[in-house]
This record gives sequence, structure tokens and C-alpha cells, in this order.
Amino acid sequence: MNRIDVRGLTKRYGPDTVVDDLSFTVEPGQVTGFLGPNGAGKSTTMRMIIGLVAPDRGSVTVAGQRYQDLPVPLVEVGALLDAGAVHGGRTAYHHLLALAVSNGIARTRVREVLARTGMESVAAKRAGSFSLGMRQRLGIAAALLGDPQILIFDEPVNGLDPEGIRWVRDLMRSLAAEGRAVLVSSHLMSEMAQTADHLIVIGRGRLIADTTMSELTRTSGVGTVLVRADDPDVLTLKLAAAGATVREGLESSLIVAGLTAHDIGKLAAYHGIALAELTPQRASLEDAFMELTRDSVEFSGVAA
Ligand SMILES: Nc1ncnc2c1ncn2[C@@H]1O[C@H](COP(=O)(O)OP(=O)(O)OP(=O)(O)O)[C@@H](O)[C@H]1O
Repeated sequence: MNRIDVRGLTKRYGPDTVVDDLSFTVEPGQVTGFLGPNGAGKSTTMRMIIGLVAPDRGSVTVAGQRYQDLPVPLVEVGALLDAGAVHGGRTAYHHLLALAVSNGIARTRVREVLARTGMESVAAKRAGSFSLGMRQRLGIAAALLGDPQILIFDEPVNGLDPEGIRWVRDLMRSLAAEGRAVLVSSHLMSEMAQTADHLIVIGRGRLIADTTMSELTRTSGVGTVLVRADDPDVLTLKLAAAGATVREGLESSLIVAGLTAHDIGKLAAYHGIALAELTPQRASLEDAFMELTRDSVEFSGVAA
């Protein structure tokens, strides 16, 4: 039961419904990307999951219980919501130790999470002197302290340098590989493409897509090749026999997935089929995301 279940979650601020009848599940053993443009309601949803904000309607359970009913929440679910929220006067070590002691978590966990987050060398430094990257690591260390099976990270790579981004990505993947349920928010599809197995996309508080990354890649045409051939039927058979997935495109073109343009060209030449066009499709996951959320972006720029 190491999952998050969100059912009909709704939150209003004044006249605005910022989370609107939202339902989704975060499963164990995978990274679930929580995507949406700025202001879509991601942080508010995450705050409702861990009981910091009360929903107006709907329910959410973590590990089968309401967050408020968990005996020691930190042991069930770890969250990084606001990396700035550390006691600046304490050292990293003492910040984590205070958290461990007040939650009945073994002191030995402090050293373990410092090691896992690469913070051993700065453990004795005051958190107030930390760079944003180090504060993020400390927030992640705190989330891992109770060795929880469910983890929630709100924009964990915001403000990090490329090395830091890479580190966070690898950590998310390894936490999921250990069987944990990992929910990570971002407003950038490019970040999710390399991290998430599953995607929950929201816009204006509403669910726009609940899909796997591989399904989105397939339906958005990423990695496909547009082919025009004199004999499309024969080519389709040959391509399918070579393991490709082929669907019909516009004006008797073929959209081929699973083979590169180079492979398709060689296959056609081998079978003596003349090609009139062979074009790798440029659509990216970023395009797919823009397309999905186009109607839900609050303020969009006007092209000059
Ligand atoms: N405490 C609050 N009072 C009033 N409005 C709020 C409050 N918290 C959030 N909002 C509004 O709710 C909407 C959703 O905000 P939220 O922070 O959940 O979005 P988000 O998807 O996390 O966006 P971002 O990536 O910009 O943080 C925004 O319009 C925001 O201004």
C-alpha cells in the first residue's frame, strides 16, 4: 500500500478554484512526474497530500491513511516542499539530528542520509551559509531521514547547476528502483523526460493527462520518421517484419516508430523500394507538453 491516492481533490482560494476535482495515483517503484505550467496548482496539491493545506472537497491518502492519521509521518512519507525552510543557525548535522530525535528516528540515520546526499563534508557547517544547491540537498536529506517508502519533491532541481540536476535525477531514479513511490513536480517537460516513468499533467488545477512516459512518447511522434514510398503497402510489411510500428500519416505517408531513418533507408534500398521522402520528425516531448497545456497557461507571451 505504498502509494498516494488522490480522489476528487478540490481547493479554492477566494473565487479561484486552484485545484479542481483532481484524481490520480502515485504507484510504488516508479517516478511519477507532476507537470504543469506555473500556477497550475502543483504545490497546492502537494501541500494537501501532506496535510499542510485542507482541501475543500475530495480526499487523499498516503500508505492507505490520511496524513494526519499517520503515527510517525516522517517514516511513511518524506517531502521536500520549500528548501529555504531550514533553521539557518543550526549545522546541517544538528538540523537533521533535531528532526530525528523529535520523530523517534534512530540517530544513526543522520550519518546515513548525510552520506547519501553527499553532505558529509559540510555536516558541521551552518545551514544558513549554504548555497541553494546545498539547501536542496539538506531538504532531501531530511525527507529521507525516516527511510520512507513514499517521497514527494516540489521542483527539486530549481536553481541547481547541471551537476546538481544530474545528481537529483539519479537519486530519484534510484529511490524508485528501491521500490519507493516518488512524486516529483516540475514545470519543464525536458526534466521529466529523463526522470519520470509516469506523468500526471495538470493545468488550471485540472487533470490534463495521466499517462506513461512511453505512451506519451509514442503518441506525440517523438522519435518517429515520416516516409513516403512508391509502394507504401509493401514497405509497411517489410518495416513491420523488421520490428517497426507503422501508422498512416497524411497524404499516404507512413509514420514509422522503432527504426532510425538510416535503417529505414537501408531496408527500402535492400527491397528495391524507391523513397520520395525520409524525414525524422522533430516533435519533442516539450512540444507535446505545450500542446497538452496550451489552453491552460494563464499568461502566454506573444511572439514578436
Ligand atoms: N495561500 C494562497 N492564497 C491564495 N492563493 C494561493 C495560495 N496558494 C496558492 N495560491 C494560488 O493558487 C494557484 C496555484 O498555485 P500553486 O503554487 O499550487 O501552483 P504551482 O503549479 O505549484 O505553480 P508554481 O510552479 O508557480 O509554484 C496560483 O494562482 C496561486 O497564486
